[in-house]
Parts: sequence; structure tokens; C-alpha cells
Amino acid sequence: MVAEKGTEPLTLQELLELKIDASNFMDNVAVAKAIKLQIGEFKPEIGIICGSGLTPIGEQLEKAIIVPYSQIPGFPRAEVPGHTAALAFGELEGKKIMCMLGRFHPYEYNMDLTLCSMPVRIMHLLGVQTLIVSNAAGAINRNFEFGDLMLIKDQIFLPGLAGYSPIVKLKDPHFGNCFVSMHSAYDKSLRTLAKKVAKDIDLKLHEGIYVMSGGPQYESPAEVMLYKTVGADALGMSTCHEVTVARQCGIRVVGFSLITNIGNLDADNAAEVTHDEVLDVAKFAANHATKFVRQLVKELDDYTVPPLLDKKTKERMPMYVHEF
Ligand SMILES: O=P(O)(O)O[C@@H]1C[C@H](O)[C@@H](CO)O1
Ligand SMILES: Nc1nc2[nH]cnc2c(=O)[nH]1
Repeated sequence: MVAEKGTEPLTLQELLELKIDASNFMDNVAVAKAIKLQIGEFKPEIGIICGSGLTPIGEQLEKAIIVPYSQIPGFPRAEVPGHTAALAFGELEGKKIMCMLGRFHPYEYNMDLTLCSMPVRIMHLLGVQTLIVSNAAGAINRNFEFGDLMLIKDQIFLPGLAGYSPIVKLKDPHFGNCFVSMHSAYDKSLRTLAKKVAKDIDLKLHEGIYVMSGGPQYESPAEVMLYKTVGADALGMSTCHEVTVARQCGIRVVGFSLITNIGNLDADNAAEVTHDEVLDVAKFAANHATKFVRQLVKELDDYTVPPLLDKKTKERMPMYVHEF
């Protein structure tokens, strides 16, 4: 892939015609450049990923610039119902936001986690320092009810444990160390802030552990029991690969799950879950999730991703697209 022809930068049309390899650093730079051509000088500081049915979170951005995935080289189309295939750039409470209105689930793309986490790398290249990630999830914890929010304290990344990591193919040091520490992946000070915000706006907010399975099938009662036994509180099919990549890049993370269904633990009970039900619950709960995110954004402090140093020269590596 060549991002430049001689000294001339490629046009958007030329960038759109490139065949992008999500595991190649310069291809990621080309993707970021194509977005830059459409957002001009806008430099996002906070990234938001909207879970199933949670696009109203992104729809509240002011002065929004919408970039459809069809205008981003290498981006798939995000076809799961409840996900809009576009990035939204705009302001919320005076902060500059880049919002994914629709994410890429590994089960949609042949378990290609490098591809599915590419948007987080692009966020990083565009300057995002803090990520707010959300998802729709089934409850394992019996104290949870439909429509509740659960702040994610930690994650169990089942595909990651099984060798499907978003980092195995992409080891370029520009994206950080491949031996990523997943301790405090969900930033403790941000969790403290989220709990304070929830209290201030009178919102019930649980805290717990999110487990990601590969999907797209929902879990059998025995599988829900397995996850309960290992200490998980909510289960879904996303998020963990994105958070792993965010941490690799040094982005700090806060995340929450919207409880859309209650995981069934009883094999004799035919309580089924459907994606329509997930979207219905998300629809009625999106209001309070939206309010929560707005207040959280308002109270977020400034943060700067620690610079990555070249291992040999100890010099700061170029990171953001505006530096290229
Ligand atoms: O994007 P999220 O994780 O919110 O989507 C969840 C997991 C599946 O894609 C789908 C199942 O209903 O919703
Ligand atoms: N894996 C999984 N993902 C979900 N997303 C929303 N509900 C569920 C669920 O029960 N299981």
C-alpha cells in the first residue's frame, strides 16, 4: 500500500480505492488520512463506541460531521441491526468527540479481531486519549434487571484466551507493546468518577465483570452457569478486543453494559433471548444511558496518552496523523 504518489498526497477517492490491510501500520495511517480529509482540523479527544441500540448516545453531538463507513477505506459496513455504519465527529459539553455509530463484531468478520479493532487504532492516530465503550449485555448477576447499567470493572476476554487476540497479527511498535498489561484496563479513577456521576443524576449503576463470548449464538443455560461460576456478571459479544487495543495504545478506558436480557440458568425453562428484544430494551433505556454519558463527558478531566518511545533510540515515536 502506498499512501502517497511522489510528493502528492492521495485524494480521498484514491485512498478509497486502496486495499487496506488492518494489520499494517501505514495502512492504518492511510485510513486515518482519509478521515482527516473529511473532518479538517477537528481533533477528537474522547472516543465513544455505541453498543447495540445505543446510537442515541452519538446522536446528541453538536456541530456533527458524519463520515459513513462507505467513505472510509478498509472499514466494513457494520450490518448488525441497531448499529448505524458511520463515525460521528462533534462536540458534547464542550469536548471534542469521535463516536462509532456501529461497531464491528468479530462474529461478523470471520473472527478477524485485528480488523474489528481497527477503529480504536484510528481513534488513537487521530488523537483520542480517553475511550468510553458501551454494549448491550445479558445479565448473569441475579441482582440486575432489564434496563440497568453496569459499569465494567474488569473483563474476561474468552476469544482472547482462546488465541484470538487483536494484537497477534499487528506487532508494529507504533501501536505500543504487544505484551499489553490488562491490569486496571478499566481506569480506576474513571470508574470512581462514573459512580459519582451516576449518584448525582440519580441513576442505578452496578459494577461488575463483563465476559465476551464469540457469538453470534446466545448462551445455553449451562454456559451461563459456567460464566457465573468464574465470577462474571454480564455477557456479550464485543468490547474486550477494543479495550485491549485501547490499552495497547495507552488510551484510558471507561465502559458500561446496558442489561437487555437476563441470562437463563435453567435448562428446563425455555426463556429465550432474541436480538429484537435486546434492541427493544436498549430503546427504552437509551435515554438514561445518554444522560449518563453526557454528564460523564462533562466531568472528564484532561488526559494525555503517555508517549511511546522507540526501544532503540528512546525517542518519541510519531503517533498522530497531524504529525505525519
Ligand atoms: O455491540 P454490542 O456488543 O452491544 O451487541 C450485542 C452483542 C451482539 O452483537 C448483539 C446480541 O443481541 O448485541
Ligand atoms: N453473548 C450475549 N450477548 C448479548 N448481548 C445482549 N444480550 C446478550 C446475551 O445474553 N449474550
